Amino acid sequence: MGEASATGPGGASTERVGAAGDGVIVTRALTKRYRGGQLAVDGLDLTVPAGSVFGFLGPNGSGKTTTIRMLMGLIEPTSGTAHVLGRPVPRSARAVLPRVGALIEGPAPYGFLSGRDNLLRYDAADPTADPRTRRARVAAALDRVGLTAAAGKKAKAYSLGMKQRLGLAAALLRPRGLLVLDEPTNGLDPQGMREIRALVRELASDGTTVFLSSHLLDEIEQVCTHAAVMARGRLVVQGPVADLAAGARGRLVVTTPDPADAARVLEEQGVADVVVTEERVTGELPGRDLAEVNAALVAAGVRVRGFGAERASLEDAFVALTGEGFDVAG
Ligand SMILES: Nc1ncnc2c1ncn2[C@@H]1O[C@H](COP(=O)(O)OP(=O)(O)OP(=O)(O)O)[C@@H](O)[C@H]1O
Repeated sequence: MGEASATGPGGASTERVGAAGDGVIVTRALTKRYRGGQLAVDGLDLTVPAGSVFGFLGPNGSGKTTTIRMLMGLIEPTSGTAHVLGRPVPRSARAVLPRVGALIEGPAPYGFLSGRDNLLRYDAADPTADPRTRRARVAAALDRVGLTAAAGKKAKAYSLGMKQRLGLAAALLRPRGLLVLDEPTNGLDPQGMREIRALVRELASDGTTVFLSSHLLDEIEQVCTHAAVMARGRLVVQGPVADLAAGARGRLVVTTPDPADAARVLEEQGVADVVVTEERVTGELPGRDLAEVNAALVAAGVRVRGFGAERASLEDAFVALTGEGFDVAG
């Protein structure tokens, strides 16, 4: 897929629609160096397939927000290109952004207005929105995010999860080709997180492409079909989530009330990278028959309660690819 657009002589745009290929978001060598010299995004080549729920994963400070701000035309890249829904940004941001629903900063509804009145007001600020169908549009959006029953309550009485849903409802007031959600579950309690994740899955099930950033590996595994992993401004890997995790080997896991003995025996058996966490001892899967390793544990008097190979997680893939832990504290 070629570089996407060109400006003809005299500044006439010879932009080719769809030149960015099938991706809903496509970046090529996208780079942002801030004025202070910080290289926040370094040569990013991202392709977000149509219809995917795409997780944009990385520890704090890895460049996710900077990338999203470039995609939304909020800041200029230092170099490289970005296309959203087939159009170059920031150049065509005004044309493309009405088709993008975004939840970028935390939700900030007017607390003294009800959820419904917040949406009515928001819709009224859109000059292209037909006032005659406003109420129906707002009711449909409230219904979509499960806020119909609470629609008459003042937003200041909403939980953070409800405010987040209200933000999503605002993003859903008009048809969207793409939803961009920056850390949509940040600050929510486990119940709120579950609700937002279920909602994202539901939104995606009718074909809307969803691009969501997160620093939570398990969130990406639960919600996303595809993911890209960032570390220090660079893309580490991208692809279908199932393939990413499969690229890393699983680990041997032994559950036992005798972890110290188990760790010693595993090391004697040639198991590398043995890690003890309370009653769980894990290590790299050895290249030999696991039955022999298990027999050696039992022969040494280790009381084995659980023994097996655990499927590799995205976290294992990240560690294998970067040689670093996935430190969410950044
Ligand atoms: N306006 C700015 N000026 C200078 N440096 C910045 C600016 N914004 C971000 N940075 C730096 O760029 C790097 C990437 O930051 P960015 O916010 O994009 O990361 P992130 O992955 O979104 O992290 P977080 O989840 O904490 O927002 C960091 O080192 C950050 O300190």
